[in-house]
Amino acid sequence: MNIRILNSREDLNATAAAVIASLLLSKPQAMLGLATGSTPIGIYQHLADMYSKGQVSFARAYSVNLDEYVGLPPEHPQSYRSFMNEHLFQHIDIPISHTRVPDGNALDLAAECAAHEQAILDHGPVDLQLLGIGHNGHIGFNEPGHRLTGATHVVDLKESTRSANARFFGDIDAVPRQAVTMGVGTILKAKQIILVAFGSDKADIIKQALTGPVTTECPASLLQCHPNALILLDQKAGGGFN
Ligand SMILES: N[C@@H]1[C@@H](O)[C@H](O)[C@@H](COP(=O)(O)O)O[C@@H]1O
Repeated sequence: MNIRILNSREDLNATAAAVIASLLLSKPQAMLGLATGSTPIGIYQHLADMYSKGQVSFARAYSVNLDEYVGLPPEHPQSYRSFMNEHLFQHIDIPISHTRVPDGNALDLAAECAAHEQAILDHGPVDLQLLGIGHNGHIGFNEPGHRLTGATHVVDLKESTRSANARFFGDIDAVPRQAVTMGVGTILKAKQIILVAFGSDKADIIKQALTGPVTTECPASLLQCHPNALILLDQKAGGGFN
């Protein structure tokens, strides 16, 4: 793992966006693994800005998202499909047909999980997977537990995760109880991973994930086993290393 602690959130967003843009310059048809949550928003703004200045194009790229809530139609304002459209896709030139966010509203969720894996096989492997981290160490929606699942699957969300994400829904009762998520096996197959974390509230889990035991009880700790993982932290999230 390469751990970099940057001076500011702005530096961190610019650094992550530059890595993604440089991948697209060398491989325009790259498959990007994308994440949601508040963490990547600034990175997406940077990429949109670079696109508007003609510094990067996504015209031949593919994208696959980590996860989606079960039961939300794609047009729901809190669906991760809406999030991606709003924060990235509508500001760049990626063909929407090249983008894939799991359909959490599919009638046959097992078939949808299999289709997500197949899309990665068809256009992948994922060249670069962007990740945030949950306060309990989850990546995507792979929650801590005695066991983890390798492939894309349906997961029951922990109450702590539902309550952390209630800020987007206004009311915890509106937060779905399940999600579709890429499994840790799918995530670890990416050629490169960038995990990004901001803020002092992430400092403890970052230290645990990066320096503690590799354990299913902290899914992000499995990144210690990845051969090409870049960890980008601001000073606060990296505070546990001082
Ligand atoms: N499924 C997403 C994760 O992919 C994300 O990393 C996490 C942290 O979110 P935030 O970036 O808002 O802290 O939230 C959600 O649970």
